Amino acid sequence: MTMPELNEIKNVFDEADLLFTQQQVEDAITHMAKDITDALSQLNPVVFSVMNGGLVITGQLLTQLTFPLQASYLHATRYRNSTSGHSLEWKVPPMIDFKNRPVLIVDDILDEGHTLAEILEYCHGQGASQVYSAVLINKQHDRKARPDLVADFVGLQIPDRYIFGYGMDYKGYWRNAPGIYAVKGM
Ligand SMILES: O=P(O)(O)OC[C@H]1O[C@H](OP(=O)(O)OP(=O)(O)O)[C@H](O)[C@@H]1O
Ligand SMILES: Nc1nc2[nH]cnc2c(=O)[nH]1
Repeated sequence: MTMPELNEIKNVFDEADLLFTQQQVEDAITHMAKDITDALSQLNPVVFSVMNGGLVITGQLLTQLTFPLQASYLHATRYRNSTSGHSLEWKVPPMIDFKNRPVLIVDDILDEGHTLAEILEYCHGQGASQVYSAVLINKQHDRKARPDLVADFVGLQIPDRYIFGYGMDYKGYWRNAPGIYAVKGM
């Protein structure tokens, strides 16, 4: 990346609106961990992080889930092509067999929900006994893939803005930002 582009990346951080501080996000993750523990601690689940965005939230959740589980990842990325509709590219399918076992899918954000809907459907189709979902962020708008699509465990609600931080990127950058930031003007 050339210097002017890197300057843009730095400016986006400098000008962004901080929606939630690191402390607020950590409190939300702790709250999610308690709810997940209440629901799943006796069930021997398989926990899949959805790469790339799920990396940070999953890492922070896992050490607060002190019960037997197996942790792994899957990599699914949604094409953002305005003419061909919504489709998901599976880069790495789940590599732990979860037939007849409960699954927990962990992702950073539920926006329109096409990503999560397809992953949940896949897990049901592959024979999971139950499929749970956890997202750090739910974006509030009326464009959900299905009107009834909600995650079982949600950390924080945000308005309809483009955000980065805690795993979420701006042009591939700022997944490492220590809070939830909204891009100025988006
Ligand atoms: O609810 P949706 O509108 O389907 O969008 C949510 C998905 O979009 C992002 O992934 P993306 O495909 O950008 O890949 P990334 O995880 O590598 O950032 C995010 O991590 C979610 O998985
Ligand atoms: N970084 C980022 N990724 C997303 N994927 C879907 N919505 C968003 C968003 O607001 N920010």
